[in-house]
Amino acid sequence: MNFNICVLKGDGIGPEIVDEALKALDKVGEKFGHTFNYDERLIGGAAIDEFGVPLPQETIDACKASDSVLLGAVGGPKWDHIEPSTNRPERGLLGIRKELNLFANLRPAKLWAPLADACPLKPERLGDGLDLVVCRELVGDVYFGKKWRDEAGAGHDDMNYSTPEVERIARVAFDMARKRRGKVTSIDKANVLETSRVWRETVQRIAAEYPDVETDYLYVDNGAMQLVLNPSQFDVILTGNLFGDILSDEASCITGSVGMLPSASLSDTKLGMYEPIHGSAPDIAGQNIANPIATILSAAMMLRYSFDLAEEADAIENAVASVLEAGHRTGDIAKAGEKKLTCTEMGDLICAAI
Ligand SMILES: NC(=O)C1=CN([C@@H]2O[C@H](COP(=O)(O)OP(=O)(O)OC[C@H]3O[C@@H](n4cnc5c(N)ncnc54)[C@H](O)[C@@H]3O)[C@@H](O)[C@H]2O)C=CC1
Ligand SMILES: CC(C)CC(=O)C(=O)O
Ligand SMILES: [Mg+2]
Repeated sequence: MNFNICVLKGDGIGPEIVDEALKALDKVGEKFGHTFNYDERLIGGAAIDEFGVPLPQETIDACKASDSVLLGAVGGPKWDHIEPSTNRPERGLLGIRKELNLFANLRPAKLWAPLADACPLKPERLGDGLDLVVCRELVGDVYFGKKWRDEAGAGHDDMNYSTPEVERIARVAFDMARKRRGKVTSIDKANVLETSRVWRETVQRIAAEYPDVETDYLYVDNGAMQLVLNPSQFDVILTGNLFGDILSDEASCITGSVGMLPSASLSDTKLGMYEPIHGSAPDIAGQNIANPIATILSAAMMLRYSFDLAEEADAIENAVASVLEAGHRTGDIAKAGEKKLTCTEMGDLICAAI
């Protein structure tokens, strides 16, 4: 089959890690008889440099015309001086999420068995290990509220959640829990925030439609603590945009590195955007040392969710497992004294294993 993928490499390590994911897709295409066509467009800082805006209309049009989008990461110190915040590279990413109505961000976090020694938690804390999905609402919350500075110079960010916004992401989480271990933990701050009170009331109502799914409610401060104290209690974490952003980075470090976590950003159509959860890592950009696994696994999620190619997605995930099993590591997941592969070498090994 033939698939058209819009490729947004972005900034910093974005181009390096996306190149490895494209190599993996090509390898899958070769093995299973598919053709992946790539339409590369600019977003973030790279788009500001070329077009003066972080999300050019031609990028939006190309994404909408594609079967799916693969994104690296955006941002970096080169653009940090830009005012107001609505013109920064990160607004390009938020903008494309909104344009494509990607309201459901799935961030699976699992500790791969060969990486047990890269996990910072004591083995007794891990219990049955870590295998959860953060189901994060992606186009609402404080990231998309009105932003302004008043005459006194104070900054304001409006935080909003409507009932329909919470309903649709809650259904995604409950449907997913049914296919997994049957548990949803909804994380909010309903003791303080009005948005969270709407969130919790709505989740409670939707939960009643899923009596077969166990539902738990935690305030986000406790949720953050439970994640490191007893991570195996979690199956699906259902949460808002801001809390999901933070909790997923926290979950990632239990797996050894933020460079291990992929994500799928989904709407109610087949057109999704697939991206590692991390940023553009300016501190290591241009050195060919970034871990490409999160992006390669994001490409596997694209095959699974947008193209219904489960066997092909399995081929990538099994290749990652076998490369880790054989002891190959990039710097972020290597032990002291262990050989550190370059980004390209890790990509080559995964392609060979496919
Ligand atoms: N999805 C996106 O495009 C995101 C963009 N950003 C932007 O990225 C820039 C840097 O943000 P930071 O807060 O530093 O977060 P970051 O996720 O880029 O980096 C945090 C730390 O993790 C390391 N890291 C990240 N990805 C890695 C990988 N694949 N392999 C090895 N190490 C990796 C970095 O070297 C750094 O030490 C900022 O401009 C920020 O706004 C941040 C988060 C998400
Ligand atoms: C622009 C940011 C909201 C990106 C980010 O940190 C994320 O989605 O994880
Ligand atoms: Mg983040």
